[in-house]
Amino acid sequence: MSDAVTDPHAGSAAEIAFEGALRPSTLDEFVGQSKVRGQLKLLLTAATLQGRTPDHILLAGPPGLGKTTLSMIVAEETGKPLRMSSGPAIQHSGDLAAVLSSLTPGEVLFIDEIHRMARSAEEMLYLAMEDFRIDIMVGKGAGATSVPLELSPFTLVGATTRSGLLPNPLRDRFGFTAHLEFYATEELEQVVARAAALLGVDLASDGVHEIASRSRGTPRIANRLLRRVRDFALVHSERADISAVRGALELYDVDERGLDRLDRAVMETLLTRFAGGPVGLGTLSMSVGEEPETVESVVEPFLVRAGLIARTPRGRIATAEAWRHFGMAQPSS
Ligand SMILES: Nc1ncnc2c1ncn2[C@@H]1O[C@H](COP(=O)(O)OP(=O)(O)OP(=O)(O)O)[C@@H](O)[C@H]1O
Repeated sequence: MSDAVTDPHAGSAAEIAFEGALRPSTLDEFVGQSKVRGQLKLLLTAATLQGRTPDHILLAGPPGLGKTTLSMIVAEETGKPLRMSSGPAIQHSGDLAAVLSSLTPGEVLFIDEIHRMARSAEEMLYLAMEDFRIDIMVGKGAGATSVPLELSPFTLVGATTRSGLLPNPLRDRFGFTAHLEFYATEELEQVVARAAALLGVDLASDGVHEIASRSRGTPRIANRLLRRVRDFALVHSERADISAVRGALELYDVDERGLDRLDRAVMETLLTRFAGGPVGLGTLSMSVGEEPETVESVVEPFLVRAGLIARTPRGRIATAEAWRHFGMAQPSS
């Protein structure tokens, strides 16, 4: 659900609606992230047994790994309504006060991109998370007074692609932080097979594997690629077999390791313009015409995980594997 600044894979309204249709609605249906699933299950079950609202939950990790989906599952599993908001939509403490004061008992409040919330709202949130109370300022200047307002108990689910940007006092107020990891190919195979069944796409296991292995470890991308394959098969009146899968992936510029256009632009710039680095994030981002935040939170985590770049104190460097993957000779240092 991030905006386009941080996720170039976020897609159109139609794609977002399509995504909604494929969201698992229970923890048991949620594929992979077994550790996080187990931790969440314990937290939610313990809260239910004690008849209280579950602790606040922070979900950290790159876009498209299931943070929004998990927030919906928390609401579903606790049987409470879900209120959705986002950091960029909370630019003043008043924006947050309006949301908090209208929550019903036990409601789950999801704040996506929570690191982008205004500082004044962050401070209001500390008290709200801890004591279910906020202080509202009434009046201006010397005559201003603060009036306490009791809130209904709620569970905050915060999502962030940049947990390092969260101030410590905010991070400390979450009872549980889940770090979502990129998915293994076998897990993405389950995501693709499930989505294909839901969409009525007849996809054999080699096609499932091909899509899964080229999806940047990300369910959102796996589902998107499946949709492109379905389109490709439809337009070419073919079955959604391995040749349709390869045809669609080639058309959409996804290479055999799942690198897309922006990943390749970053890698090729690092290899050719900067001789493999080290180069700073700002310079690299500017050279490919992208926001540093997008490169840092969307592109880089995958390239690091794929073993193509490494972060060093002096900047980003290309690995030997990167030179090999792009078929270039590594300059001798
Ligand atoms: N573990 C999973 N099992 C099955 N499908 C998943 C899983 N995780 C994510 N998906 C699917 O991937 C898509 C993207 O997930 P979601 O919107 O929850 O990601 P996100 O981490 O919130 O992304 P963002 O940070 O951009 O908001 C959804 O269609 C969802 O159904």
